[in-house]
Amino acid sequence: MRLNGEIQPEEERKVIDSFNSQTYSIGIGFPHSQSHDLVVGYALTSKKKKSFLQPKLLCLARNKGIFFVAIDLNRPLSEQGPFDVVLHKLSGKDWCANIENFRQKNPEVTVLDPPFAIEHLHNRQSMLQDVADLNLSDCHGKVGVPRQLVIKKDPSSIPYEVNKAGLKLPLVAKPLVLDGSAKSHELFLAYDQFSLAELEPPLVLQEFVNHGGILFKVYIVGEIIKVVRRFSLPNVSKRELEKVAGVFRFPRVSSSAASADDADLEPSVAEHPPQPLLENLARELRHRLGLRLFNIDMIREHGTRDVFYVIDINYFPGYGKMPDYEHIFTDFLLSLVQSKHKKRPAV
Ligand SMILES: Nc1ncnc2c1ncn2[C@@H]1O[C@H](COP(=O)(O)OP(=O)(O)OP(=O)(O)O)[C@@H](O)[C@H]1O
Ligand SMILES: O=P(O)(O)O[C@H]1[C@H](OP(=O)(O)O)[C@@H](OP(=O)(O)O)[C@@H](O)[C@@H](O)[C@@H]1OP(=O)(O)O
Ligand SMILES: [Mg+2]
Ligand SMILES: [Mg+2]
Repeated sequence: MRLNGEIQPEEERKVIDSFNSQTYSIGIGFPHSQSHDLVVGYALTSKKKKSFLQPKLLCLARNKGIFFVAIDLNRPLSEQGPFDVVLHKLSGKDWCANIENFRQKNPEVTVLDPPFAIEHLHNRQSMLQDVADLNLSDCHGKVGVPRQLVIKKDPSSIPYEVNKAGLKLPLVAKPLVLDGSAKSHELFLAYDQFSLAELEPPLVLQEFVNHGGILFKVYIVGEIIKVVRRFSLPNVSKRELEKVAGVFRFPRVSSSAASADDADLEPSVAEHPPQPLLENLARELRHRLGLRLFNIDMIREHGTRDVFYVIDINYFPGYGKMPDYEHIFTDFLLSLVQSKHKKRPAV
């Protein structure tokens, strides 16, 4: 049943879309004229628009006075807006230079996030460096990164390099550079080091850590942390390692993995990482990476209670899959402006 005057989510999307196109075609009715409104310009891929700008987010945002406006990539950024916040996830050097230039010329606009900080996550070696430097170990547990080796060129040198570095099998091979393509998410599990010579560098070879087939996705939105469980690759037993040889290809393990939040799991595997540990880790990474929107893939070493590894960090991940994301995200956007007002000197 539909209540009188109730806006249906699909209609809301149309309203916002038509609002967006009007803003650009005739340039009137820009919500910024109402001082309490918040205008968020966005530059996102169509895949991201679909998963992030869901009707439930748009509806709630509108009720809170937040308007999402599409950035027109064919027009100079300086001619668009005014924006309070810019959200972006697009690849390419031109876009990076463009948004960095805009950021420097418009310090009053909150650009989420600085392109050079995002760039740091586009390489699987630099991505985990801050976690490795942290060496986080407190009374709530220990967080590290799996031992890894970067192979830049010659694949025939892999068996020698793996031996020299003393890496233990099995190894996960991941493309070194992330460019948003499906290929950069392709992953290989190698049971012997000789088969790795078949792969195409540049690669990161990472020790596979048995973790009971469950992964924790730790979503960060500013100060907020939300953890979900996902199914992951199963443990590899010593017996299996002795019997099996070769490399096995997994096209896209992480994003295709089902949620394990409601699965009936062994408590020692299912238990979330301790909250104080996550808070420490998130706080440190927010500062060191200079990012506010990212997620961390974390696994617990099987057979331990409190030994964790960070295996991946993603910028502006699939928040649409985070429970309650519409409330968390809109509150976050509002908090950005509130903190800006607080910082403004009194006149
Ligand atoms: N060192 C490891 N030990 C055990 N399992 C691993 C390891 N590295 C990766 N995995 C498994 O492979 C999956 C994909 O790896 P990873 O998260 O690094 O790739 P990705 O393509 O960046 O994923 P995403 O879609 O999250 O960006 C992980 O979610 C996990 O299930
Ligand atoms: O596809 P989804 O919306 O789920 O988001 C995924 C996101 O894809 P998109 O930004 O192109 O949308 C990926 O980004 P790229 O590395 O490919 O740039 C990466 O961040 C994944 O980890 C996200 O999945 P999650 O980790 O949250 O499950
Ligand atoms: Mg991942
Ligand atoms: Mg990733």
